[in-house]
Amino acid sequence: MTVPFQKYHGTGNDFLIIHANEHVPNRGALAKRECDRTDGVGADGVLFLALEEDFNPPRVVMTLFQPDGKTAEMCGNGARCAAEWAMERTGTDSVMIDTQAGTLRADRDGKNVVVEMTDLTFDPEEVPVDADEPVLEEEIEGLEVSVVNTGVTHAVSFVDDVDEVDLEAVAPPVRHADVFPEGTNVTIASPDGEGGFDQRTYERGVEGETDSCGTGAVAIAVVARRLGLTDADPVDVHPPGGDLQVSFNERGRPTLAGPVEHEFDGEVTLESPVES
Ligand SMILES: N[C@@H](CCC[C@H](N)C(=O)O)C(=O)O
Repeated sequence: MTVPFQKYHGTGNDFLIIHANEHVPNRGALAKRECDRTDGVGADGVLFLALEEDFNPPRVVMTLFQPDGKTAEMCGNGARCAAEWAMERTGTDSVMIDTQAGTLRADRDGKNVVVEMTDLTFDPEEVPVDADEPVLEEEIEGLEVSVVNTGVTHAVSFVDDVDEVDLEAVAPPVRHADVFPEGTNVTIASPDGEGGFDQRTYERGVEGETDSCGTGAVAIAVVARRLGLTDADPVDVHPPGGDLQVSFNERGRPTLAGPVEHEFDGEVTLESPVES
């Protein structure tokens, strides 16, 4: 038995999209298998999307399964891909996206898909991080980090040059540090000289570096503003896979803008009626 998928990427952060109406008995097992870049289709995650077309704007319920088979509450680039998928199907330029971290509005703006992100927090209890005060420029496992939740947790470190950092060596101890009860993504940034930042992110759930991370780009912008490292608006963020812009709207919420590509469509096999 097979189920159809569509493959999208947002600045290199790539996802299989499967309609939530498809009967997939074990979504985690499918994500583990098909995200594998050697034996599966290869992706940073699988988005299961339910489309509710009767609303104006249409609504999409988004659930992200990561390559480790677990869900994540939020994904900035995933939300932009989900928005493009829903806009293509409904012929609209705006959609609402329901995530575990809250409801987001997404709009098409020329070649970009722009998502208004969830409320962000430095509050240790909500991040979550085991600390009494917000963690700002503190050393965790040898890396000076500031910790924020932009839908998911990010430990953000500003360095002179992101390309000089051995991320696969530096990030895992921080990602698994005891102070993070649910783990963390690890994002490093260096100034681009024009108020923006180069970005690299080691993602929880992928357990490796991805070509782009939307919540990570937003984390860089909000931490940089809080530390007085930039007053640019938008803040241009350059992950390896493209260019993102983070702005702050009239409600004080960050927006994330960038291109989305529909790569190809295909089918994946359900290995058995009940996957283990
Ligand atoms: N790539 C995503 C973030 C996905 C979730 C993350 N790996 C986590 O487990 O917190 C993005 O674009 O934001």
